Amino acid sequence: MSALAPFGARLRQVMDERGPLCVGIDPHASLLAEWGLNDDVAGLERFSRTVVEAVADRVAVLKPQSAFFERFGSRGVAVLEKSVEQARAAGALVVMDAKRGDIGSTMAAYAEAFLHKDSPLFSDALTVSPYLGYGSLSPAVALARESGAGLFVLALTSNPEGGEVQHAIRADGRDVGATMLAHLAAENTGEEPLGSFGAVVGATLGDLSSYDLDINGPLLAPGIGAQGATPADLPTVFGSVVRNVVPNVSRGVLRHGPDVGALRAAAERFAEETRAAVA
Ligand SMILES: O=C(O)c1cc(=O)[nH]c(=O)n1[C@@H]1O[C@H](COP(=O)(O)O)[C@@H](O)[C@H]1O
Repeated sequence: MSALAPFGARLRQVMDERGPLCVGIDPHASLLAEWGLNDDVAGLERFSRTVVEAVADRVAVLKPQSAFFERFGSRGVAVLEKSVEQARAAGALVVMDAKRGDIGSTMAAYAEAFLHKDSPLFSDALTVSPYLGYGSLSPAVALARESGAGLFVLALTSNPEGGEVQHAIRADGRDVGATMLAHLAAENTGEEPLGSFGAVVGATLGDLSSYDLDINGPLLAPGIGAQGATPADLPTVFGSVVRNVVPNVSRGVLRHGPDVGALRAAAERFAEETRAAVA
């Protein structure tokens, strides 16, 4: 594989060309059933291939949720590998949603699995959890830089339980979520047009003006659709950095399958609404 330009630069370009939408590939058992598919590897393969076929040539980012593939063991992971390859071949960037986080030396192995350019699961970016300490992520930061990949670090997550950790106040008076944002801002210093080290910040969180979201990096914003947020909420939540937001919709699009045209139309509606909201 030839050397890739930095993830942040590649992301900015595809967002400018296609709009910022990220569609999640989340093959819930309930969605397989709604699509008339069996809850088995063949159903998983069909689901994932259909989503890729419907949207990978038109949205900026696809985000497969690894758990739904791991559920089927090695054959599910093989489907995941294929989906990543097909989505990238169609011009979408792939954010692998595996939310990895471990002590430094083991984190290095997770980084090899998803961010080494020769790995079968190589993805343009990976979601990671910093809750073993931000510094535990440093092997992933280093390998991402080397490979032209990126990270999305869980900072202020969309789920209501997240606050008990992320809003905890540290000795310096800042909360934990703000501290993660500050680490990312440092990582992205001087990068143009956009750094490669992003934060996950839920679109469900309302006014976040007390946080400095200006990390010179992308902000992955899940929560639109099934979790209740809408594209119109984005300017309120993200204020002046709304142009750096990558809004994710999973079930809100996926529930329109299995018809390719209906999936595509749903994604295009969200794409249009998000493009308008961030303009
Ligand atoms: O990292 C994520 O992607 C993520 C972080 C977060 O704070 N909240 C969140 O919902 N997600 C993921 O985003 C997707 C949201 O799916 P829907 O609620 O179906 O749109 C799921 O794959 C979640 O695992």
